Amino acid sequence: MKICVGSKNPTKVGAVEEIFPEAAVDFTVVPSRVSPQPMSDEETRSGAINRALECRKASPDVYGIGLEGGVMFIGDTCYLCNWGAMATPEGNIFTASGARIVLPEEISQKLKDGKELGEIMDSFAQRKEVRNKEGAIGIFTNDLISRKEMFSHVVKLLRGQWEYWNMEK
Ligand SMILES: O=P(O)(O)OP(=O)(O)OP(=O)(O)OC[C@H]1O[C@@H](n2cnc3c(O)ncnc32)[C@H](O)[C@@H]1O
Ligand SMILES: [Mg+2]
Repeated sequence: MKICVGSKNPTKVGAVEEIFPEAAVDFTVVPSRVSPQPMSDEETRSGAINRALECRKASPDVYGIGLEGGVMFIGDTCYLCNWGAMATPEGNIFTASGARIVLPEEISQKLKDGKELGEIMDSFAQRKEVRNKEGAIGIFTNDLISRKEMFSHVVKLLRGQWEYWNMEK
């Protein structure tokens, strides 16, 4: 099985390698065709699907996986959200979302001002490359859940659905 992941972010590639240990996992940077900082479930999900479809074009037998991070609002409350999509050579698309946690008002205000969560988190946590490491989810869960762990769960949900629909019934 050949998989292409639409990102070079190690939390995303690492999650796919963990959940598909038997696969040959490659990655390529592809456009998400949504804003650099998606601000809704719809937009974040679209980014994941666009990345998966773009990767799938690599060759006829390749599975494309797109993972996209964003935020979404329920009323005034801002949540971290993440979506994944898997595009198969047969033309199916599986989607799944990840765990959500509330982001503090201080962070959501900066997002509304047009900043990207990646850069906001680095200055908030006084760390570098949070997006490639523990992620906002790691910072705000006291490092109990890392960004890679959260994406692993999303990829597991994709794999599970793909397996279910491919079973002999
Ligand atoms: O190279 P790509 O694959 O684009 O990886 P990325 O880190 O930019 O991640 P996304 O595009 O999926 O996420 C959109 C934005 O939200 C940021 N982001 C999303 N989730 C995050 C998290 O848990 N921690 C830090 N930044 C996060 C991210 O850095 C971007 O600025
Ligand atoms: Mg990005």
